[in-house]
Amino acid sequence: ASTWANVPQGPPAILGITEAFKADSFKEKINLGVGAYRDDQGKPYVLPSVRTAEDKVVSAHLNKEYAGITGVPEFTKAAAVLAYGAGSSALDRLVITQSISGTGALRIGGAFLERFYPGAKKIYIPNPSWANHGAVFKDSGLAVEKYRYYNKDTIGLDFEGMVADIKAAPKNSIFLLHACAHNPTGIDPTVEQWKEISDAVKAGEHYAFFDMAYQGFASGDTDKDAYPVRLFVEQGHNPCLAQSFAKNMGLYGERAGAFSIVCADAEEKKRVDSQIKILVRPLYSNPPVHGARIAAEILNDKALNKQWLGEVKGMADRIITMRALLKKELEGLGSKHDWSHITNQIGMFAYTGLTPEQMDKLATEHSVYATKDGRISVAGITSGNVKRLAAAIHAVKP
Ligand SMILES: Cc1ncc(COP(=O)(O)O)c(CN[C@](O)(C(=O)O)[C@@H](O)C(=O)O)c1O
Repeated sequence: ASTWANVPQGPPAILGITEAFKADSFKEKINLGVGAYRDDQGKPYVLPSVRTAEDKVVSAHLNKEYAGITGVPEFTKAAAVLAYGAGSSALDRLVITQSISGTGALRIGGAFLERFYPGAKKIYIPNPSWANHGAVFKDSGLAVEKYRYYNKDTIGLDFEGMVADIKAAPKNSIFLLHACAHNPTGIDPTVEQWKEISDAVKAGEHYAFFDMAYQGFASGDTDKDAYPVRLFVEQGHNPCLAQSFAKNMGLYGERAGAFSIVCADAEEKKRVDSQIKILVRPLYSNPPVHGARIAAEILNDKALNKQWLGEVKGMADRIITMRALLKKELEGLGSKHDWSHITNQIGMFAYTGLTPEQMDKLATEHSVYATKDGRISVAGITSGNVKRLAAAIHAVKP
């Protein structure tokens, strides 16, 4: 028999939506599947600050030598300040390594926890969570369990359920927390709720693993979006963090990210840093430099940083405007449903509350494509397609 005769056929990945979208010849078709920003013409957006930074990097004629195992230091140092804040007590006891974007950061974190976490090699992720979280942690060798997060009746946060599950978990459990712009629901805890979540995590002596894939992209303010991470550090947790620059810098394909661990002190940092290097070296040895150099330019140059923050806010604002427009159009069509969750939610995604059957109808009868869980990427909505989208949603959910 052939070598791979035993390899089974796997299910199509999320990108199945994009295939169906591409196969549709209807010229007004709408793709609300993949989580990538689009401008009001529905086109991918390369931030002008990224273009400028890239021109500076290219004209510097740098060499193409290997980066160190933990990547471009100008990038990781600045990424740490962006996440934890310039005055954070975490900065001088922080281990940070560049990663293959956010996914790579989550994977390094999963692998490190599997190798060294003193408690159960199990991670609790929200229900629902990013479609890839389960696989990243399972492939890291961790058991994956869920904590309550979404209340489908209110299309809101199941805060009571979440806190109850945190309190009920065995001591020293690992909890994955979305720092902002929860994927897929777009529902984030309030500041007050984050304080109670921190208390519950502390009461259980649990370990917090933050995934921050949308810093700045959620509210338009990078400090505001990092609030939960900074609160946890202030409250005495020593969390770890996966950062992605895919969305907030539009560096999707450049794969710029970082993984960091807040340690107890400088001595612990030395030991942990040495083991992070030992873990990363056989994984991919060292990371790609181009995206990190662009991000470093933006984060370290005052003027570019200011321009970038304006552009991130611009993306966040367009998303917020499209949310309001979609809700207004639905109400204008006489929809009797309460669509306030569309404007209450934040970040790239809106959790519509539509059923898989209704999502199927959106695709087959209205050429509107999105994942079956009812998640739509608000970035795919434009002032040109919002009316048709509202009509399609109203048709499948009168
Ligand atoms: C919560 C979360 N964490 C991490 C990542 C990884 O991001 P990257 O490795 O590119 O830095 C994503 C991206 N998720 C998507 O936007 C999405 O849900 O559509 C999409 O890019 C994806 O890969 O699925 C995410 O939504």
